[in-house]
Amino acid sequence: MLPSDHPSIASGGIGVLLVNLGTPDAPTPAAVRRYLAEFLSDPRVVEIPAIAWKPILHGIILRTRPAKSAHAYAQVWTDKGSPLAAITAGQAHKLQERLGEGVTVDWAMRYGNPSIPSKLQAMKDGGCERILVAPLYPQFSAATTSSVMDKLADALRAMRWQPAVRILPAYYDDPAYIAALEEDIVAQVAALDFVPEVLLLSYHGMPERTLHLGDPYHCHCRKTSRLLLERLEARLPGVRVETSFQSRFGRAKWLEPATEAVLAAEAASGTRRLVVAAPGFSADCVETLEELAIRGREVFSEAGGERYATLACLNDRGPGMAMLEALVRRELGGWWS
Ligand SMILES: C=CC1=C(C)c2cc3[nH]c(cc4nc(cc5[nH]c(cc1n2)c(C)c5CCC(=O)O)C(CCC(=O)O)=C4C)c(C)c3C=C
Ligand SMILES: [Fe+2]
Ligand SMILES: [Fe+2]
Repeated sequence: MLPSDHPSIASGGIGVLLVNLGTPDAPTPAAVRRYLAEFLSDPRVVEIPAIAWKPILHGIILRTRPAKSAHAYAQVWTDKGSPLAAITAGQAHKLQERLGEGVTVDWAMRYGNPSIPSKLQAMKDGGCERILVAPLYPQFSAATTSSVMDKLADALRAMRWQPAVRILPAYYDDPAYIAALEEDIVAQVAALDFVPEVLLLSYHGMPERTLHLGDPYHCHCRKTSRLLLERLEARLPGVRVETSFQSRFGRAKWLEPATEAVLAAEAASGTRRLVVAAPGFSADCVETLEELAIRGREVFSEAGGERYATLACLNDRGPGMAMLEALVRRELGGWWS
């Protein structure tokens, strides 16, 4: 039977495009410079008028940061390339296996490669007339989710015969997401060789100003933490759960408390055993593997902490994939079942 004759499959192919932030092509200053130039030129990411920002970006940031960041990337690089790209590719591959024929699953990056326009065109050329774009950001923010929408709109603007498009909404409070985090965190904590006193939930930071401008990101993070805390109270009795924001960039005030400050303050006030999870990251990346796992450990132990561990993100393991499958199947409703 042709797909178009099948009662549960709409005419034309269906595509699912997973999108994450992006990453350099290599852990070298030149590749990191190219990546940062694109990333930090996005007005959704740095909300400073271009006339003021461009001289700072090109005169200072792109002269100094690439070497420093390349060093961080080099410490976490894998034989499959950047962790973020390798894990996102794994997620697409496993989602394809879970959904089976009838849906084409692929992945793209907002900055760098593979780009959103190239993958959108490839899906269209491959016969997909309906495409679900899934930004893998559980918490909505203009710097991430809206930026994916901007890039998608740019790509569609350049197409004559456009596919129909749906977007996966932010899923910060979705029961499937909270359940996946609960299961994954409990299993990873049980496998540690120590019992933590504190579980720190560290989210990527944002300039505090964006909260006052109406960005829901901060509230979404807080709600994820609250829902998770409600579940973890029974599963990890006696473990205190705290929330913080990492990866501060630039001189402006960012969301607080800062992860580094919390790690130092916890150790200074007597916490000896601490574990960090990063529920806002769908995949491990330089921010979790270098900033949390390497530098975070140094901060905690230098302030007197004794046992420290970072938990893996949901990545492409069972609980995270079951969640992605559930969210995507729900969003495809009516197109495919
Ligand atoms: C103005 C600066 C930045 C804002 C705002 C910002 C928001 C933001 N970022 C993520 C997720 C990721 N960020 C990653 C790396 C990264 N982020 C910034 C700056 C801002 N992020 C920089 C300069 C970098 C590059 C690394 C560095 O030089 O420190 C990554 C990892 C990418 C990788 O290749 O591994 C992720 C993921 C979110 C979710 C967010 C706002 C909510
Ligand atoms: Fe970032
Ligand atoms: Fe960082």
